[in-house]
Amino acid sequence: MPDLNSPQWSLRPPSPQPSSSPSSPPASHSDAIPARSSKASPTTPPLPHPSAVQPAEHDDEVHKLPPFYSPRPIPVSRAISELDLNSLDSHQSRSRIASPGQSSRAGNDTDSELPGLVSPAFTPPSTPGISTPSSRDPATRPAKSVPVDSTTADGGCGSKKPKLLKKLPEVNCIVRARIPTTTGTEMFLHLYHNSEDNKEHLAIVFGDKIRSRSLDAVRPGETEMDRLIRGAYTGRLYPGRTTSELADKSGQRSKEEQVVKDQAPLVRIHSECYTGETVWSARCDCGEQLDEAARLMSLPPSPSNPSNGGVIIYLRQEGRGIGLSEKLKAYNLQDLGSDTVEANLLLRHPADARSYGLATAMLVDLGVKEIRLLTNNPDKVRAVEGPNREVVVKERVAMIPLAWRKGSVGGIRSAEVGGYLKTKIEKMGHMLQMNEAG
Ligand SMILES: Nc1nc2c(ncn2[C@@H]2O[C@H](COP(=O)(O)OP(=O)(O)OP(=O)(O)O)[C@@H](O)[C@H]2O)c(=O)[nH]1
Repeated sequence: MPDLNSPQWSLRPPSPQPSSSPSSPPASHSDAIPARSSKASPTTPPLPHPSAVQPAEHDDEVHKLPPFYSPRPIPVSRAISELDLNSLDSHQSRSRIASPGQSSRAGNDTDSELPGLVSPAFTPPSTPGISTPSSRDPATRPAKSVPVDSTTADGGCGSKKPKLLKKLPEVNCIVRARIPTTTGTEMFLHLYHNSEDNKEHLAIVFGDKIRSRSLDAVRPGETEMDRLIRGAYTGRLYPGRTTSELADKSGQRSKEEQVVKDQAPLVRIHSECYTGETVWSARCDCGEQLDEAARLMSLPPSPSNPSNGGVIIYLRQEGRGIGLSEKLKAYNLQDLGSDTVEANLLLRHPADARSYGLATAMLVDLGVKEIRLLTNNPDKVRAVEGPNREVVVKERVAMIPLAWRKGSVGGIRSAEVGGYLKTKIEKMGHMLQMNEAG
């Protein structure tokens, strides 16, 4: 059994191997989302002087740059001094890259001393009920859900209007395989093709109750071995198995379907982040969020966590949809003094170029109608429901950074991640308050 009690719980193997990670960057970043191409070309106009940025191009953005905007001359690491980071212990690990066997997402730090206290200047918005319940061991507690009703203005998911496609894209699960993980937990990796782009989006399914309709559908002319090879089988594979369905198929199916119907599973919609998930970046909390979602979905069932298992929809939306090359430029702008939103706008991208129709379509294909969504992002809550509420978010489960939780020794601790989270709260409407008490 996995040691889920460890606060250092991570799906990451001791020696990271970027080339084999599912988060390796796609060959192309030609997102189907309405962002301009991230590929450099001879016709690409030069980066405008900051004063020439036209925020009106992105009318739907939360934040608009004033016409006189220029990147602040203050190093971004200064922003940390404005934050409530009194839970940080600057004497913890100082290495950016963890030593072998240690989670690289736990206890990261910067070379500079982190300030111990907070400026009263920053008072983040609070969302009632998003604190994680107290427990002696923060790593074993399930996250607390907040009821959501997206049909009302004050339904617990912010007031922003998401971009919704008129019609859901078509998705097709091409192959599924069992993946035993380094924690001992197993998951089934589902690889999807779709009608919107040519990227391989993924569904990481924990537990054996959730099945893909498109994967299970019989394909013309296929043999039983074809079905076994593409993962369209029930139960488990073993040497010598020749049929894709188990003998007691009918009873098992109806029981599985009943469980899915009765209990809204945990769902995380996760956007690819090569830097945070593969090369140990402490600029963002993406890797930690991926690990935490997997940890919660691996917890055994309990009264407070009735639907064990769950789904991580892993979308190839690197850099909030602008692609890795543009995100790296944005990081350079951030080192020059911009925050994560300003940097995107200076590069003539929206602050957030993502849409979530693919996630909705994949959840529909997996037969998941009602969900408990792990997110702080109000856009995701509304957008994943789709144009006709094909999926309904029953509850939202906040993703509290591990470093902010009382009693936690893990989590990402850096000046950069502090500034990044502050900007997401202040400018992107994230439903999170600094220094969540555990
Ligand atoms: N452009 C840009 N993208 C970033 C930056 N930092 C992280 N990202 C990307 O932001 C995305 C992270 O999004 P999610 O993990 O889905 O998180 P979220 O939208 O903030 O919402 P949550 O569900 O609350 O986590 C990934 O695609 C990262 O690559 C940055 O500074 N600039």
